[in-house]
Amino acid sequence: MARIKFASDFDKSVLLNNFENRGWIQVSPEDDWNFYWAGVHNIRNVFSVDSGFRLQDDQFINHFPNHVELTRKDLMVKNIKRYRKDLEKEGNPMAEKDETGRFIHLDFIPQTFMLPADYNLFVEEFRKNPNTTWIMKPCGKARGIGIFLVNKLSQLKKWSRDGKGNSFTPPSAKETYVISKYIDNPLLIGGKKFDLRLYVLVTSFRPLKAYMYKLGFCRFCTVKYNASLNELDNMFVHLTNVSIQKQGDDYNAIHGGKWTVQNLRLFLESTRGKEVSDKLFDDINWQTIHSLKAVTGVVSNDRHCFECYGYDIIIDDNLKPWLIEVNASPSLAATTSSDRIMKYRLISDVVNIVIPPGEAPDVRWNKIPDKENLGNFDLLYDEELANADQGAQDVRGAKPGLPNPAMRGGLRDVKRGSQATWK
Ligand SMILES: Nc1ncnc2c1ncn2[C@@H]1O[C@H](COP(=O)(O)OP(=O)(O)OP(=O)(O)O)[C@@H](O)[C@H]1O
Repeated sequence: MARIKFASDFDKSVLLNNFENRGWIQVSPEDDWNFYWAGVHNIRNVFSVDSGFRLQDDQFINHFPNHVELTRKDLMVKNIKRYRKDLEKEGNPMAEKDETGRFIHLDFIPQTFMLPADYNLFVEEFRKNPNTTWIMKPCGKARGIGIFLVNKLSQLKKWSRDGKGNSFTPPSAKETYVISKYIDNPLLIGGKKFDLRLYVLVTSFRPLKAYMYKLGFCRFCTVKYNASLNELDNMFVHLTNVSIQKQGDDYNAIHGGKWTVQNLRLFLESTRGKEVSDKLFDDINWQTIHSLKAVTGVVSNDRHCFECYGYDIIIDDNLKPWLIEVNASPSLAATTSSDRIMKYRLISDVVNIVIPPGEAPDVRWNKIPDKENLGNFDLLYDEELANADQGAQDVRGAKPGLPNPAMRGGLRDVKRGSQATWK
């Protein structure tokens, strides 16, 4: 077999060492590569009609062409809102609402408006609950840049005047913001706020096939949480981004303010019980699947692509998880040595799933490895298996599309089905 040629837009050791240790040789992105770990900015060039580039059967790349449908803050919200509406229209029980008009099962993103487009709708909502705090986030930025909290309309008006002229028009993509209800009752550990970073590998959107990584982690704020209005501007209290927390005096470079997901699980099992902890992680799996289903119709399902997303989740003090954001290019920088080991294994496990074991990349490979090649990934969702399972339920007389049987409960049914095929 000819040696595999890889290209990378990143000079990160967790990537380069991984590929070199496999005996692959590095080439430039302009050359004839088999495997390209591209930055999101380059993906457009690879797939643009003008580039005249046609990917071959032995070429793989780490982004879907229009991943932004999931990974840009405003588009993710738009797609999830549309998905819920579509389910509601078709009378799907998953779209059931409570007496206040809230989705019972699909209420997993904080209420969000686009600015400037939805400004009037936002004002209407704000006036209904004037004591609520909201978080403003620029759509085209990351690492906490440009984020601020507001609890008065005057702050928004000031922001609009200072930065954007004297009205909410005309928007350019770069100046678009989302404003989301601030989760002001986060679950605290040791008095500190944290969020979860989970990795989700998608190898196909149609049919949907996704894997959840077991080695996610929690990112803690360095200072204790304080919901008082005096602290509204203190980003060390409110934003869990490592890039922000690193700048604080209390940042600990040894553990990097991080806990593994297993630690969180153990903590919850001992403080709240196993059932509660299992339910939380089942809920996270469930909302992850629905966030992906919300974009299956809009993402171009190119066979040469896979994508390893970074999911950011906040858990509130009722142990309800909220999906905050999906990152297309989760950081591969290592802040601690255990971080480096984990990220190295992550990349290795991704490669083992997307490339047939011991062979060259091949788009005809169905990306269903043996169980031993899943590494630290668990199958999260396989649409074909779920449909087969749903069929079985229909035969048993269950209502099609009922909220949870095949999915809530940690996909136990779906997994059972898939394990059968791993044998
Ligand atoms: N609705 C919310 N309620 C509470 N906290 C929030 C909310 N939205 C965001 N945050 C906090 O702000 C941080 C930054 O938000 P977000 O991840 O959306 O922005 P970002 O700048 O794109 O960050 P990233 O670098 O992860 O892409 C989150 O990690 C979280 O701690």
